Amino acid sequence: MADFSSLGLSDWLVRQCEQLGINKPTPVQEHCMPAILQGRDCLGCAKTGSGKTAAFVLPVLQKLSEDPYGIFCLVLTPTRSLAYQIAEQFRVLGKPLGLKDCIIVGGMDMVSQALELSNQPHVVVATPGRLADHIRSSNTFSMSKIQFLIMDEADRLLEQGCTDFTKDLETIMGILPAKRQTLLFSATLTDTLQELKKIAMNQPYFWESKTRTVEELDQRYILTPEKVKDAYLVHLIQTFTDQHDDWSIIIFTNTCKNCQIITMMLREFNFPTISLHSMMKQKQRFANLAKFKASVYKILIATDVAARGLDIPTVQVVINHNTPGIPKIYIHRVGRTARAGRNGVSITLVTQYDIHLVHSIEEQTQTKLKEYPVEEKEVLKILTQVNVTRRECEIKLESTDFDEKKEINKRKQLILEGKDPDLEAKRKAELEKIKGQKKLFKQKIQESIQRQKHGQLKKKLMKRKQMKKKKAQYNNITAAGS
Ligand SMILES: Nc1ncnc2c1ncn2[C@@H]1O[C@H](COP(=O)(O)OP(=O)(O)OP(=O)(O)O)[C@@H](O)[C@H]1O
Repeated sequence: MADFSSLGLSDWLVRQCEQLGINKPTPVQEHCMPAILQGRDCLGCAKTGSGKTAAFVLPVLQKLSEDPYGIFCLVLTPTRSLAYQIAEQFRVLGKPLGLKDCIIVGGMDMVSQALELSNQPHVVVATPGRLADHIRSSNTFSMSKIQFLIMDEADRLLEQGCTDFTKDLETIMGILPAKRQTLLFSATLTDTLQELKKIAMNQPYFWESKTRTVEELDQRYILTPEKVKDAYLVHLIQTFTDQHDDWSIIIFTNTCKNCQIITMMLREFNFPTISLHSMMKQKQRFANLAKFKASVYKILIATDVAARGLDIPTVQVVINHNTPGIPKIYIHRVGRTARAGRNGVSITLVTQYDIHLVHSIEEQTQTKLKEYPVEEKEVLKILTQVNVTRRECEIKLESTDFDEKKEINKRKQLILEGKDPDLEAKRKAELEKIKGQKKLFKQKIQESIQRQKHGQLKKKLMKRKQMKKKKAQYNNITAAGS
């Protein structure tokens, strides 16, 4: 197996890695780093927790040390917490260089960010929305000479999901030089490969790991009716916390509201629980994440804002409270455990309506999920108590302004996207009306087709009856004649 020196990494960087316990390159590092050092574009698709960050940070630092200037490298990433995590890796590995980095994410003060940008940091780590805002509103910095553009979780950046980065990416690409190295990384690149190749055009080196999830991850499921889900959840957490002192658990939920309710419910059962979702203020999100990382709280309830990239070594268990509808999301969620060669377990709560989702997850990951054994009797014992507690939490949450806040957040988001919230609401209502009318129209057509079919069938049957009658009469006549 290669070592970092034989991949072309300078001694100072090899020493820096050793100090952090990074002694041998992982496969993605072994394959991608030489190509990057040779000046090629690179697309790296490797399993979660396999060291993709260092695979791009190390060669960038090496090149930067040969010709240091600012702004040398731009890293784009879909979430704010990931931006902080990546910047930290640059800072720690690049310490001997006196590296100047700058984090540009939403929810933080724009003026101080603008000042930092104008100070020509070596590396800028940003979420697209906020960086595009800076580009549109100021001319105090230039990215026309960057050497490296890196897109971490590149497939997410190109996806048109709930946060669509397309316009912001166009703005950013508009100020970047054509002559640059472009490095794209994710655990799930293949769906967007063609689009990505349009961004990384400089003879891109493509490397993909054979499997999607790591061997060290024990992937399990529990088949449960929707109403028993929470009882299973409480039972699982009780068992894990009884058995292990030093374990942390991440529970993924489908909505911010559900995330909040489950957090409240688990607290009622005295579990040290904290939440992370997009309706929380940025400072609160960072504070909660820091408390979870420091093991002040052992259980993190999160929406998919935490599904990608977060690197928290103590996480031993990931529980999917809902079965993700998209296998890609499953891969990133369960990848929060079993990182860097450690073991971990993921448990997905599956209702009878989600079985087809499990099949597509199994197809994508080429892994068969195994059933997680649970003492059903124990779960049924706590079922009523858990469901009553949940209902109480729901009522408590309804008495707060959670839904109102959600509405306000939605309006804020629309304003930030340059849209008029009232006009959007009107447009949405009109669309709904049209959809309703279309549905009704379709229904009516179908009814009329049914009626027609019914009528035709009736006619056919009548005709057949008449023919039968005539035939019988004819038979009678011919029988009488003979
Ligand atoms: N060569 C190495 N040897 C040991 N540990 C490593 C090595 N390279 C990186 N690591 C560590 O592995 C952990 C996971 O790395 P990283 O966060 O870069 O994973 P990733 O592949 O980007 O995962 P994800 O797809 O979830 O974002 C980090 O804590 C990192 O310090």
